[in-house]
Amino acid sequence: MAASELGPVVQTTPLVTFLQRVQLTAHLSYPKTQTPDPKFYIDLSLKPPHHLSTIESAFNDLTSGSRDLTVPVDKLEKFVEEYFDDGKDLVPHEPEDFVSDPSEFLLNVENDQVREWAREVHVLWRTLCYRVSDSVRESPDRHTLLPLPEPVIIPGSRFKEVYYWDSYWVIKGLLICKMFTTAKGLVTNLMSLVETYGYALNGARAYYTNRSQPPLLSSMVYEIYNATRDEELVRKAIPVLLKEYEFWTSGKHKVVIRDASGYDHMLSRYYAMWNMPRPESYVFDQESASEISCTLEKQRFHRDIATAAETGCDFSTRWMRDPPNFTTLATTSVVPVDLNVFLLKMELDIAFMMETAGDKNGSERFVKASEARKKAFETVLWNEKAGQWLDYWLSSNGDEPETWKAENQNNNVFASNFTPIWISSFNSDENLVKKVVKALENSGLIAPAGILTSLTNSGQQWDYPNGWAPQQEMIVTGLVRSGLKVAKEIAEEIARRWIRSNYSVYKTSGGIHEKLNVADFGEYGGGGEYEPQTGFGWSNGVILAFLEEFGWPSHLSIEP
Ligand SMILES: OC[C@H]1O[C@H](O[C@H]2O[C@H](CO)[C@@H](O)[C@H](O)[C@H]2O)[C@H](O)[C@@H](O)[C@@H]1O
Repeated sequence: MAASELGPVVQTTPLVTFLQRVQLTAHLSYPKTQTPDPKFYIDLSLKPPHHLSTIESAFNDLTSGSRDLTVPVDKLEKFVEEYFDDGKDLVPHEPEDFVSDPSEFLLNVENDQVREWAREVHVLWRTLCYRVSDSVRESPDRHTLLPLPEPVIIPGSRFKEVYYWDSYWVIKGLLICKMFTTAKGLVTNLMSLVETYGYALNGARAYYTNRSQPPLLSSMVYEIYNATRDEELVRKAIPVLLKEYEFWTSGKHKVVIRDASGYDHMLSRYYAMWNMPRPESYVFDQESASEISCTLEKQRFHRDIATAAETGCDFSTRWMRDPPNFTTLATTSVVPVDLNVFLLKMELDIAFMMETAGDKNGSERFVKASEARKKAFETVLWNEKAGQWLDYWLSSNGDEPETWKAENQNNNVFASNFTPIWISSFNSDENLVKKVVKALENSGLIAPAGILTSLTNSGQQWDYPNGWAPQQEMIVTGLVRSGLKVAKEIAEEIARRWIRSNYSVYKTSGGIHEKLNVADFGEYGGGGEYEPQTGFGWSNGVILAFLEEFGWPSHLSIEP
C-alpha cells in the first residue's frame, strides 16, 4: 500500500493495468453508438497457453503505428478472441441444498398466482449460483476474478462476481428458501476476504481491492445464526468481525465531531484507497475528470468517485456538494447516516455474538461502543424538525476533530435518512417512531414501487426515478419491529408496492425471459436490471423477505 497526500492507495495488479489499456483502445475504436461495456474488458482472463508478457507484446504490435490509439474493430475482436477467455472463470454450480419445493416455504402466501411466482423467484438461485473455476485457484495471475473457497451467488446481469452488500439480501432470501449451506458458504467467502485483506472487498475482483462496501457481514452472520443456531459459525466470525470493525473505525474512515459541550463523538465515513479512474469504468471516469487540470484535484475527484462506489450507491446527488454537477462529488466529506447504522448494528451484533460465545467482558465493551454511537446519532445526525436523521457534511478533511454546526446537516431527503429505525433501540421508542413515520409519509419518497432512494431527478442510478433502495428492507423491518399499528401499516403498504411492481417487471411481456432495464420501470421507480431467467440477486432476496413478512392473502390482487 502506498500513501498519497490524500490518503492510502492500494496498488493494483499488472493484469488490471494491462486490461485497462485494452478497454481504452476498444472504447476509442468502436463507433460511438456501439461503445462496449468497459467492464467486459477488465473481466477477461488470459487464454492459456499465452502469458501476460506475450499478450502485451502482441497488443503493442496491434496498436503500434496508431497515433490515436484506435485499431480496426475486426482486428481488435480477433485479438480478444485469440488471447482472452470471457466468463470461464466462473462455473455454473448446482447448490447442494436446493430443493424445488422447500418445506414450509412462504406459508402466508395464500394467493396461488403469487405462490407460483415466489417459487419462480426461488428457482432463480440456481441460475445465479456458480463456483470459481480451478484455473483461478491454480493461476490467479491470469484472472481478475479472485479465488473463493465456497460457491457464490452473483447479482446477475453484467455483475459476474460476488458483491459485498448485495450478499446481505441474497442471504435473507436463501434462508427463506432453506438454503442454509449456500448462505453459510457466502459468509465463509466474505470472511476469507476479510482475513486476506483486512476488510470485505466491494466485490471479488482484483480491481475491487481498494475499497469495501456497506459493512453488513455481521448482519449476515446474525441472520444465519437466527435461522440455524450455528454457534460454531458465530465463534469463527468474531475475530473476523473484530478485524473488520477496526478497518471501519480507524484511519481515514474514522471522524470525530465535537458537540457544543466539548464532547467528542466518533463516527465513520466511506474512504476508498484509490485516486485514479476505477479500472472497471476507466474510460468514463477519465472523461468525467477531463476538465480538471490540477493533478491533486484530479486525484481527489477520483478518490471521491471510488468512495461513492464504496457506499454501494454509485452514483447519487447525495454525494455532490452542488447537485447534479458530477464534478462536485465529495463523498469523503460526508458522514453518512446509513454507514453509521450498519456500524451500530455491527457493534450490537458483535456484543450479542460475544455473549453467545461466553465472552462477557468483550460483549460489554461493544455494548458501550454502541451506546456511544447511539449518542452520536442523537447529537450529530438527528434533526428534530425534519423528524429524521441527516447526513453530515464535514467542513475539514476529517483528520482532526471538528465542531458540529447545524448548517452542516444535509437537509435533502434520502431513503437512508430513515434507516436508523432498523435498530431496536430506536424502533422501541414509541414517540420517536411516530415522528419518523410522519416524516416518511410526508417525505415524497413513497413511490408506486416502494421507497425511492432520493427525490432528485439527476439521471444517476441512485436517484429518482431509478430509485434502487434496497435499504427499504431495513426500514420496513424496523417499522414492523416497533409493534406500532401506524408503523406496521405503512411498512406493509411499502412492501406491497415493492412486490407488485417487481411482479409486473418479471411478468411483463410474458415472463422473466424478457430483458427489462431500470428505464423501462418508468414511473414505478425501484426494481433493477433483469436478465433472462436470473432476476437480480438482491431484489430476489427483498421480494422473498417481504413475502415472508407479510404473506399475500388470497383475495388480494397482485396486479399493480
Ligand atoms: O461497474 C460500476 C460499479 O458497479 C457496481 O455497483 C453497482 O452494482 C453492484 C452490484 O449489484 C451494487 O452492489 C452497487 O450498489 C451498484 O451501485 C460496483 O459496486 C461499483 O464498485 C462499480 O464501480
